[in-house]
Amino acid sequence: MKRISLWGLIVVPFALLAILGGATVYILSTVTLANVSDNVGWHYMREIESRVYDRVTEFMAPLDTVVQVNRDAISYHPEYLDDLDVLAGRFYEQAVAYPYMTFVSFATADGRYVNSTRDPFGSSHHVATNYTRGPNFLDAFNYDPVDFVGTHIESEPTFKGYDPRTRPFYQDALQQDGMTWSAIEPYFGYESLGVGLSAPIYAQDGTLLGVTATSVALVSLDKFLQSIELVDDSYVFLAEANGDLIATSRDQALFSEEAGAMKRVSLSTYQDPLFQLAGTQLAEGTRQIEMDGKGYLYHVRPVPLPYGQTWYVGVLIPESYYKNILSDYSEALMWIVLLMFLSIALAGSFVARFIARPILQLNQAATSHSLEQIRNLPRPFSRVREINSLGRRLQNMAYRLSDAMQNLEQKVAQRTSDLKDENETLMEQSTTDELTGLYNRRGFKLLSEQALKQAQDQDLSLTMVLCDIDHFKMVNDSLGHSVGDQALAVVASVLKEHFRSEDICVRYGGEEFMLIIVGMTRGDVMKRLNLVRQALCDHPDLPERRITLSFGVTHLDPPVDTPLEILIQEVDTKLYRAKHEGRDKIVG
Ligand SMILES: Nc1nc2c(ncn2[C@@H]2O[C@H](COP(=O)(O)OP(=O)(O)OP(=O)(O)O)[C@@H](O)[C@H]2O)c(=O)[nH]1
Repeated sequence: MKRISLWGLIVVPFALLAILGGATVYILSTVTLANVSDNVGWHYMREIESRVYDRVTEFMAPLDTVVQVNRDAISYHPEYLDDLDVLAGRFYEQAVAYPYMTFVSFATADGRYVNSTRDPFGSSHHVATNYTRGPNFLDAFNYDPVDFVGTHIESEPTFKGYDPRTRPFYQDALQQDGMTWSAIEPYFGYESLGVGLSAPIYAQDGTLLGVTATSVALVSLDKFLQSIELVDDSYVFLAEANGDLIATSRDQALFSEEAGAMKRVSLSTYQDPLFQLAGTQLAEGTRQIEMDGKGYLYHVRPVPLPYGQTWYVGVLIPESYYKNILSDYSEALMWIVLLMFLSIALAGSFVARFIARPILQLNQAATSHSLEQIRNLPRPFSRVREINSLGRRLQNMAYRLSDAMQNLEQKVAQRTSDLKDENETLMEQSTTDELTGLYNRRGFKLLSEQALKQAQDQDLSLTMVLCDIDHFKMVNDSLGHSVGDQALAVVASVLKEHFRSEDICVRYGGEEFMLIIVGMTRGDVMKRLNLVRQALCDHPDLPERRITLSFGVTHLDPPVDTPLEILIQEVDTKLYRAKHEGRDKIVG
């Protein structure tokens, strides 16, 4: 199984998490922001456009209703024409309910005229003008709901020879023979455009009774568009299909007088080139347009009115508006991502600090194989309980192991020392003859080679002496074996006494002794051997029988290239000669 390092286990997931998190946020944000940037502008325009759309629809709806109601009422009740004051009261009620409906009127087929007029700018006085006195005669009266017709308005001009049937609303309605929109025009001397809807009225038998018309000043639509709070450099307008403006968010005149004739302001003739550009693309939909290097989002929505009339709402917003929103989002997002990375890094460093670092320290101490290092680990190891406990246990183990090792070392040292002593004893025992305390044959083997080598290396003389107790069998036989043993011990001690401590004295066989002497003259050796012979003669521990020795001596100075076997053979031969020549002799 593949092993994973702790560092890898911590760093890799956190690094992956950071990369994954960052990438996810980045991708999501890019996609989201791209959508946001597209949608923010679009939604903003839609909201503005919807408000205008609703307002226009709501504003225009009563015209159709009022015209229809009046048409149907008069059609079913032609007797109303007998007393136009009744209609004046009816029109007044209709106009009161709808402040912007400034004219509700009716012209009879025989040229009489009645209307209810209201100041479209909301002046407190409203005027009901009735031209009920007869055809071709206009007369104005203040309307009084109680008396229907109030006092005569002296300030209003009276027009003789006025025939309402010559007016466009009358003529157009008859020509169309149905609901007819008037052209949008300056409104009866007011600083406003106005529009009207008229319809011919027939009695149930098909007789033409007259034409009813209802018109409205469009100033309130213009004011409504100007009242909308738009972001900088944004515009909204209401226009006819031909580009003639009905209302705009700009406080500017929508018509002018040129050479005595009223002239409408159109998108194509507007002083702002942006409006001119918008006028060239007055079709339903959303598009991006550019003016003087500045981008705009441009949205157009048709507002369908009854009887084939269509107006258009146009909204223009600068790209900088939603790009700014986008940059705000981006900045917020950047902070979120940064915060996320910081959080991950913080979490990683906490894990590393509280988990990884102490574990790595413990691991390092453990792998160092140094109990000292484990013992010296700082306490507490970690704030994490389990890791701290692990560290304490490891340290306690190190202490115990340390003690155990110390004991073990002491025991091993003691045991080694004992073994050495035992070894030395064994060696001594194995190389020493028990009876005499001299070296035995094994000791001889070990030491003789060393002595020969020493002499050869140091260019010293080497003397080998082999001696044998004469007629020793007889000693044993006559005096007993224990006396024989005693004699052997005496000979050994005498030999030792007369030679130096570094000289090698060996019990070579039953009653045979060997001496190896390095660095001593032949004369000195002989002298000492003779003293040995003398000492044995006079020895107090051997009273009952005189002990003599026969000697074979070889002296080499130095013993160059002479093998030990040859030397042994030589002294053996010489000893043999000493025995045959009568014993108690030195043959050298
Ligand atoms: N008491 C005793 N006697 C031993 C010991 N080792 C060998 N002997 C005896 O030494 C004697 C040696 O006898 P031999 O080899 O015949 O030689 P010898 O009697 O000394 O005669 P020569 O050497 O020819 O002078 C034997 O009787 C052995 O039993 C020992 O450790 N103690």
